[in-house]
Amino acid sequence: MPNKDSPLFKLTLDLTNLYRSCDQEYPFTPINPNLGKILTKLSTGVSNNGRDNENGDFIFRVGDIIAATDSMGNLRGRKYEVETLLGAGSFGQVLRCVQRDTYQVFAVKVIKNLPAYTKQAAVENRVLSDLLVADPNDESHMLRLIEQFTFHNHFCFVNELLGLDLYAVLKQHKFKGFSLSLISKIVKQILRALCVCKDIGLIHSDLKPENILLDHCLPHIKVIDFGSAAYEGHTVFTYVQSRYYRSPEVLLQIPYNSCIDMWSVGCITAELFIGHPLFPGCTEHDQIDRITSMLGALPHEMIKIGKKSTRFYVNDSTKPHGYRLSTTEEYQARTQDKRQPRKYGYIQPTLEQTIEAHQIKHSRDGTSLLDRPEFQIFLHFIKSCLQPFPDKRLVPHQALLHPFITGGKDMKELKEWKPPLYVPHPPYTPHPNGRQRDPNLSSMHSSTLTQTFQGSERRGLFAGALAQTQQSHSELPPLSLQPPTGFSSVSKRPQTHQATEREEKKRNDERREEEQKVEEEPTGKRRSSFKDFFRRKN
Ligand SMILES: Nc1ncnc2c1ncn2[C@@H]1O[C@H](COP(=O)(O)OP(=O)(O)OP(=O)(O)O)[C@@H](O)[C@H]1O
Repeated sequence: MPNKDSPLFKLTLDLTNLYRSCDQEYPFTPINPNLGKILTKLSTGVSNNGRDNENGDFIFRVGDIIAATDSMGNLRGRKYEVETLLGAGSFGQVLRCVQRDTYQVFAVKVIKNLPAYTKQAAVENRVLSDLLVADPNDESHMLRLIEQFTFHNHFCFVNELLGLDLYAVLKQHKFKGFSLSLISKIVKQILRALCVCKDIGLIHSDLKPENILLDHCLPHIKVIDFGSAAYEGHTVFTYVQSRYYRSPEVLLQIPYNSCIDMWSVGCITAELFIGHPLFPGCTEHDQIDRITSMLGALPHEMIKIGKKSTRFYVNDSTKPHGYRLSTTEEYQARTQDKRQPRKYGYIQPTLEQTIEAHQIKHSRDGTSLLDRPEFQIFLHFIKSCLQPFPDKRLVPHQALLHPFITGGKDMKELKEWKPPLYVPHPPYTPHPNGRQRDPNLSSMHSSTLTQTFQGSERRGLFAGALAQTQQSHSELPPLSLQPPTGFSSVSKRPQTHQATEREEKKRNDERREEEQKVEEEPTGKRRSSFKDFFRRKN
């Protein structure tokens, strides 16, 4: 975050306020040549008195005013003038708006006017409000909520305005990836955000480069999009996380906790170096295939209790546990999912080789530096996050003390490093009306912000989660890898909110995959991403 008192900040980002502090009457109202231009993709009004399109999105034009509306539709409270569209996601639209009185700019997220989305927005609201309490001084690199209200039946969040997402930044760098020191700084901030989440028992559930936005400039970042977030023990959806960043327990459908976010951190850390996703699976089967090819088979205990294991594994008496991962052909025959996995040149059989190949490609003299301590520390960090068994993954508080994050430089330090004992906080119970919090929470939080680590041994971690797993083990029927009857492909599932979300995530994944394809084709013309399409247009 740049110094807000510096001349650079005052004369650039804060110029409007500077002028106004010199002259209160200064009429700083730049003429917008796009005034009246439609920003929403489908612009035919079909509901909500012609205000909403068929997707339930409000049809916005440049210059529209967003504000709280009363039952008569009159505007109340602070008014936000629409400047441009920043992004359109599965839950609605995000608009860059200028506040009429102060001329400050904000990102206003306007949720679709559909019951399921409004319900999920209430969860997002609770999460963002909880985060404000948990992090009153804005130290945890998480998006700040300014206010929320309802505008013509659309739930709106006024958030601080951030910059490009990390995927867009990687793209600007031609997918060459970042240096280890820059990655360390970025990941440290993500971990700080996850520490606060962990302290209040929150699972982000959709960590990916697109949901990490620049806070003015690199390396400053903030984590956004709590639209899929849930509290531990209160998880509603079994289908969470974008596929490339999806953890084994979610893939297999095992009860999950905040450890799923650390899996995503491992994937993101590797991606920031190699410039491309580490596990770019085109289907969930392909995703598991890629994970197991690189990291080894998933633990038998997990496969045994996974509700979806029978989709991906088939009986095979020649194997130690009597089953194996099905081949692509077997999976396709069972699911009618004909998407064909692709080979990506940048991915090598092992994590070490993938990192090494990228490092050699971008070195001046083509020598491998993999033996260097900094690379060994980097690899160790990624592997500590990409532990298939959730309980073995680092928790964010431990990860913050890993030599990769603390700037360790020698092998001795790495060899001697053990994750410090993490003492979990009592489980957080979300308040039924969603506005108040556990009165003990602030003290719990402040104790963790000072990082209360005791001893150096790692014992008793997630005793609760483990007990849950062990209990599920004992209740388990013997493993039967027969495909369940009536097994249906994704497209046949009912169109619930979850299904819509799933479709959207699928579309996002496919969009990235398409781009990946273009990036890999030397002569191919680059296709724009969905988000870029809107950015360019506006
Ligand atoms: N505070 C912000 N500042 C700047 N841009 C933002 C901000 N919040 C969101 N955006 C932009 O809007 C896009 C969509 O926002 P967000 O991820 O919160 O919505 P979503 O509907 O949950 O999206 P998705 O379906 O991709 O998960 C982001 O990818 C980002 O480009």
